[in-house]
Amino acid sequence: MDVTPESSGATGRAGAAPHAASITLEGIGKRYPDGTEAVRGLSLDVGAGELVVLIGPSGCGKSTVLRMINRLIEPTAGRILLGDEDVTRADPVRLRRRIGYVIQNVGLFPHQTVRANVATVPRLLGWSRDRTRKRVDELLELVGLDPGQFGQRYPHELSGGQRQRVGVARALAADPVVLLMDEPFSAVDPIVRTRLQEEFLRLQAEVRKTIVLVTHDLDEAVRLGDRIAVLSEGGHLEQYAPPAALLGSPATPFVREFVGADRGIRRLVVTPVRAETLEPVPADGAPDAPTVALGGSAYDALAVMLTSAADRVVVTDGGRPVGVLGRQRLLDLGRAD
Ligand SMILES: Nc1ncnc2c1ncn2[C@@H]1O[C@H](COP(=O)(O)OP(=O)(O)OP(=O)(O)O)[C@@H](O)[C@H]1O
Repeated sequence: MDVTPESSGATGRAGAAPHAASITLEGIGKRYPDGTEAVRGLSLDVGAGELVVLIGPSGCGKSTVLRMINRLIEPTAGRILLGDEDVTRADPVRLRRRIGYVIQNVGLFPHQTVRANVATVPRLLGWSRDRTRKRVDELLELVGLDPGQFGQRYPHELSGGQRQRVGVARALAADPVVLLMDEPFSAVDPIVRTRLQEEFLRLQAEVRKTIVLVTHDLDEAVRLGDRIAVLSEGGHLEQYAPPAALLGSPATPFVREFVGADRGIRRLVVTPVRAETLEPVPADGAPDAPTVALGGSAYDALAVMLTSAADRVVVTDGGRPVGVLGRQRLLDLGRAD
């Protein structure tokens, strides 16, 4: 049976080394038989345990790039490495067992229970019933679904958000070294979406997989990405940078336009309130000013300021006031370099 060393670990064990592999794309390209060059010579490194978001206008080649990584689409140029291993010509079926894949409408098997869906890859890998059952329980709990309550349900008996969680559990089932996600949160309403994104970040902090996620939504990219790759037509890499750097210093006119005029606000979301930006607390302690915690986002500080119609906030660390942040200084944090 095909039980690779990669599939034998358990996700999220306390103290265990993260089980993830870096991805290196070396000049990959895809030319379809009709001559369409969807991707031309893209090179990109994703570190082990890093969450990278691919974003760009419709048709720029995001999904093609993603599907070349698990070889659902065969590249016509370049090389793909997982860790040090060249997988460009590896057996695609075996490769896909090492790579979790989550798509927009989750793609659960409608006539199988939640348990059976999550057990798909362990079953293919020939795991014992007992090991599979334990793993499925562990995964459902990890994504916040009680196995007793949800395990025997069918996909149509779940909400959109619950289905999405089952999709993530299924993708993580055999402890993949890489997780690919194509618009994973776009089929649910905005409120559920924000909650799923938060849950997903908590999950990622625990499992620390190498994740490549495709989205249309810049706010999602900024919220989730360790780095964001902005692509233009033909999979051309316009900029590859952490969210704050991308919003603060767009590298090209294309990126500047893509991130839009409200990038100052978006930048505040990813800028923490730091001690060095503060002014001293005045002698009277500024009793009229609302408080925010040191390390919180500048965006939250702005929201507090606006809702209490204040022009400054007192910043506290462990409840102790450590400085004052005025409105002008706060707005300067959102300004481009
Ligand atoms: N089988 C195919 N044959 C020919 N061209 C294709 C094929 N599949 C995709 N393309 C083209 O390749 C380009 C990239 O498609 P892709 O789906 O990767 O874009 P995308 O950035 O993911 O788009 P979207 O955001 O709209 O999902 C598009 O111009 C598309 O029309």
